[in-house]
Amino acid sequence: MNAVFNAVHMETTHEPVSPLVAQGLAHCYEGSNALNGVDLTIAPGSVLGLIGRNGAGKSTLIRAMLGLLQPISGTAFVFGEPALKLSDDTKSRIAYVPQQPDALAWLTAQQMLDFVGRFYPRWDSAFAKSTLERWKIQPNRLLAKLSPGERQRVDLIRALASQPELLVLDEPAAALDPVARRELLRELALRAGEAGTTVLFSTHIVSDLERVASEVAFLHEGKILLRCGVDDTKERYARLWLPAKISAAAPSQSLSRRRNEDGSLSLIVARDANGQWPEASTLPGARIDALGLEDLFVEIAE
Ligand SMILES: Nc1ncnc2c1ncn2[C@@H]1O[C@H](COP(=O)(O)OP(=O)(O)OP(=O)(O)O)[C@@H](O)[C@H]1O
Repeated sequence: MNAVFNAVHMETTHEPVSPLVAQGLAHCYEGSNALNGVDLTIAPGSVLGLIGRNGAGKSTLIRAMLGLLQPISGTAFVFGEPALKLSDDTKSRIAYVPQQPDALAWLTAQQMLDFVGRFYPRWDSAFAKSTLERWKIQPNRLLAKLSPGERQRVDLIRALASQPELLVLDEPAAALDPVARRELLRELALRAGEAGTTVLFSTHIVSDLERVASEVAFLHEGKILLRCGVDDTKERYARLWLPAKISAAAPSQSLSRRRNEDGSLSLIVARDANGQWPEASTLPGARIDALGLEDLFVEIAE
C-alpha cells in the first residue's frame, strides 16, 4: 500500500496529480463479481465517458474510485490521496452526482443549495440561482415533490455550483429530457474547455459521449475492455469479416468474435503496434468495415 502511494506521489512530482486513479479495483456483492481488477487513470482536464451495459459495474466503479465503497481489493486515489481517507480539502474539490439523488429530500431546492453551498469555498450562488431559473425549477418546492428529472437537475446544479476540479456524474442524463440533456452537455463542455474541469461520466447514450467526451472507456462484466480517444475509435478498431472458407485464418486476438449462420466470421479487431490490421484482412474475400462508436459498443458488449 505504501509502495503504491509512494509511486503515485513520485509520478506526480514532475507532472500534475491525476484527479482519479484506480489500481486493480475488485468488488463483489453477495458472492457475485461486480468489478474484476480495474485499472484506470484519468488525466487532468480530460472528459472520460464510461460506457457499459446495465449491470456492467459502472456505478460500483465510480463509487469505489471516490471512496464511497470499500472494494474487496485494489486501491483508488483522488488527487493523490487514498480514496478511503480523503481530506476535507480534497473533498471540496470534487462533485459527484449519483444516479438517483435522494439526499436532503425534506428541504426545498433553494434550502438544499444554500445549505450545501456553505461547505464549498468556491460556491457560485449566482450560478445556482440563475440556473434554477433557466432550468425552470421552482426553488420553494420540496425536493421530495420534484419529478426524477427535476431532482436530477437540482443535483447537477449543486455539483456545478461548487465549481469542482473533478466532476463525476453517474448517468447524468438518465432522467433528463432531450433539451435538458443538451443544456447539460453544453455546460460540461464549457466547464472542461474554460475551467479545465476533469469530468468522468457514465452513460448508455453513445451520442452524448460523442458530443462531449474526449475519451471513452468500455466497461464489460467488471473489466475495462478498451479505452481510447473518441475520435480514434474509427481509426483503431474495425469489423473484420471472413467468409467461411478462410475463417480458420482468423486472428486469435480479437475484442469479439461471432460465427454467422453461413459459417462466415465477424470479429472486432484492433490495429497492431505498426498500425496494421491483422494479416487475415489481406486474404482474398476478407473485408474490413469501419464502425461507429455505437456499433463498436454493441458488437463488443453482446
Ligand atoms: N447493493 C448491491 N447488492 C447486490 N448486488 C449489487 C448491488 N449493487 C450492484 N449490484 C450488482 O453488481 C453489478 C454491477 O452493478 P452496477 O450498479 O455497478 O452496474 P451499472 O453498470 O452501474 O448498471 P446500470 O447501467 O444498470 O446502472 C450488477 O450485477 C448489480 O446487480
